[in-house]
Amino acid sequence: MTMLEADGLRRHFGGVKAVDGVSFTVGEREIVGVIGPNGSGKSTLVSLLMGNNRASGGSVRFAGRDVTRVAPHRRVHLGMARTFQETRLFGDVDATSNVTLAGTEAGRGTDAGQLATDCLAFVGLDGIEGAAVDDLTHLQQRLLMIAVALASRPSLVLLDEPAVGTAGEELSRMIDVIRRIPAERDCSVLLIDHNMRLVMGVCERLVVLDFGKVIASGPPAEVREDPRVIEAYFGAEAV
Ligand SMILES: Nc1ncnc2c1ncn2[C@@H]1O[C@H](COP(=O)(O)OP(=O)(O)OP(=O)(O)O)[C@@H](O)[C@H]1O
Repeated sequence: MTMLEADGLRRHFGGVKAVDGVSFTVGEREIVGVIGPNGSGKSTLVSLLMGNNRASGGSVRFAGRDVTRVAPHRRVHLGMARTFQETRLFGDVDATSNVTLAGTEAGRGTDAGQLATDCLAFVGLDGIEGAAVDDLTHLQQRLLMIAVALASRPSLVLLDEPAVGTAGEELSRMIDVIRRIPAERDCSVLLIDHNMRLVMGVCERLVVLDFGKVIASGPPAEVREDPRVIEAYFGAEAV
């Protein structure tokens, strides 16, 4: 089954065509990456897919249903979730409360406590359940945001630059967690990131944006060799 389908999606800000006729799909339990240079429209695309921003045209289908005009919280109830580029957590309460709140808000209240324990263990944060968020390391906060997104038991999660600010061993931990999401959480992943090690390490397919348009898509090894992608990233002289 196709979990997510963007069809001719557009968002214009005055004369700026931030997202300009973007179409792609994400299959069941698939990990698809969206990459592109700064300002190519990645964050705007995530906002359109999740309903945080209104499309100027085109449509979004989730699990066969047209959700283009559906409010973000309703999309969460239907099984979509997202993380944000910047850290968005309740800093003055503990890690467990952050995850429990997300589960409760999504209508998973009956077993939100158990679900929180389970989600924290999934991202490798068991043992820090009672720690205040402000006392966590940067990596722990990034992993906690994924646990929060998974607390609504989504069947599709949009990860907006989840590994920002991580490298080396920390990045390896993040890669391991994202790779395990489809099989262990029965959930598809749309991963938006600049980090080539991350997207090459986890994605089955890539969609490349430039100036709001899809300029290439396919398996990572193919996309990496595509002259249009090399030009978009490194300039015409690099091709
Ligand atoms: N609210 C807005 N009003 C006007 N222009 C906007 C708005 N949001 C985004 N843009 C413009 O749309 C284009 C795409 O921006 P967007 O943030 O989606 O790109 P991005 O690929 O996520 O960039 P980055 O990698 O730097 O996060 C840019 O030219 C940006 O300046």
